[in-house]
Amino acid sequence: MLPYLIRRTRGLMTAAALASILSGLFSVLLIAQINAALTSDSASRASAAWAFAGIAVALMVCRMVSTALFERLGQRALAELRSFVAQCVAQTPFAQFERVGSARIQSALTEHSNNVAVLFVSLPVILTNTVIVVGCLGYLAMLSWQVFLFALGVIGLGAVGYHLVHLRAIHYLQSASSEQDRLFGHFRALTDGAKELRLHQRKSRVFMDQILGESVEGVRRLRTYGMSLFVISTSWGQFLMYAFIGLVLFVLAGDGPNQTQVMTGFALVFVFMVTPLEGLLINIPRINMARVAASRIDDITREMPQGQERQVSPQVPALQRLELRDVTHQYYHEQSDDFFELGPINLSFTPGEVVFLVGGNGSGKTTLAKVVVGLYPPEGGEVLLNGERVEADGWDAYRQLFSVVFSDFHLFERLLEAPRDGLDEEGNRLLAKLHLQHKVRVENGAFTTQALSQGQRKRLALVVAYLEDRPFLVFDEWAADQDPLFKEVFYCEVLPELKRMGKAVLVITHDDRYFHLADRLVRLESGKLLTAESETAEEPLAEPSSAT
Ligand SMILES: Nc1ncnc2c1ncn2[C@@H]1O[C@H](COP(=O)(O)OP(=O)(O)OP(=O)(O)O)[C@@H](O)[C@H]1O
Repeated sequence: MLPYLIRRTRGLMTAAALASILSGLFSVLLIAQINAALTSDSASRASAAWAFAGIAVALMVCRMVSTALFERLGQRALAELRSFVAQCVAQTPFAQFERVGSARIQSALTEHSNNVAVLFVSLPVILTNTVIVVGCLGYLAMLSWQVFLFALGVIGLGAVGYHLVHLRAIHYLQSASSEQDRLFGHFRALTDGAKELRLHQRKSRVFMDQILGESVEGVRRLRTYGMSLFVISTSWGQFLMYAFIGLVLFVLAGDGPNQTQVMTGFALVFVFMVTPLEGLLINIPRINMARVAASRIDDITREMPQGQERQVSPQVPALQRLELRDVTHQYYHEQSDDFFELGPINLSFTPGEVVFLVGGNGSGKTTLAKVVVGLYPPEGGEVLLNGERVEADGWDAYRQLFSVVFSDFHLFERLLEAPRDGLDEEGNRLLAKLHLQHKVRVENGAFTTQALSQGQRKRLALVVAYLEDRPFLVFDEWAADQDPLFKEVFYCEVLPELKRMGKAVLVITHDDRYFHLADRLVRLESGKLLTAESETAEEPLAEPSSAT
């Protein structure tokens, strides 16, 4: 992920890095200039003052440029990351999306992305300070090469300790990130379950204390361990620094010629180096935080293969006949280590035919609907569209045949169908037909409100399905939330109208009062079709299609 981001922002990154390096170099020049001024004679003071002023202005400009550019980079990286993850989510096969889970995706889009973006705010500090520390060491080498070698030894020792502690710290930070993914799931339960939590005090207490509370605490504890280890290694680095200063000043600095300038130089450089070194030690952990966050995003996006599903403008064939042959789909349940197996299913659909899919709870009706509409391409068997097998690269086009109102449907704020003339009028006509014209209107391609009852919102979803005008419609227990009057409207007016329009319709229902209205009734039990397309309705809707 990090290399990808760096590649995407290469130009800006190079400019920002250059400005940071220059600002580090000017800082070192400034300190050398100060040291020279302290020991210079009055004749050369005027030229030294001009040089000092020039360097100070250049330093200010470079700092401003590097910080501004890196800030821009940070925002750009955040935007790139969010778009990248969102693209992966949009393009991954639905079954894969379900496996990854929305909590981890939310976590990647928010916290992990933010942590990666913070890296870009830390980078100028790290780069500038690295140049200052290296430059100061170089200046020390010019003053005394023995001290320089000694400094390298101390830095090596510090680096080994620092690295060992860091490995442990990263382990904690990674565990904290995994726990945080779970925490996002609990946050979702906190908002989605707002009603249930308010109604049940004990449930609320257990959830808040034991589930959400422990997860919050887990993230806090693991992050604190990780960050404390960083603090320990930072302090170790600082201690080595002061030990080094002490040794140089009191042990290594002998009595030689030019000793005053050497000693002043050391004192000045050391004091000057402390702040950049601290900045370095404080900001390096942020790189690790960003690395951990980037690797989490990598894990999540790797589980969501991209670009395999979506075609830019798929060729959607006209629907003449759709057939499922020996189709199977399996869910694996990790906790109970067992499977739910749908199929083998043999089933066919033709335009102008209304098929009812019935069966007990958990019998696999919704799963079968998802297979029919191509959200789960079959694991076994095949789907034939107009007699031709749908191949791996054909599923995106295939899915464009369907409009579905799932029982857990989602209504987008805007009507996202291709904008067309008269969309508002058509929408408002349909709203009137579904008796919603006094509650909501379609204006500028959007519903004026969604603050409606569940049954009314489902009617909006039906309006959307009508507007999509696709050849195959699927309703997953659409009528379950409707009052008797609207059940009647749905089964006796809407479905016959769709049939007259030549749509193929699959209706998942428990409304046995209306079973006789289906052209065909298909019954599922424990994932198996009980009636292989045989249970024909006694009194079909109208113009019964020939049995398939
Ligand atoms: N995303 C999923 N991951 C794993 N198992 C699942 C998933 N969705 C459904 N199942 C399992 O598949 C089986 C069939 O579920 P499905 O939702 O298809 O039944 P259904 O007939 O539509 O039930 P209902 O009438 O209650 O809506 C159930 O046992 C369920 O546990």
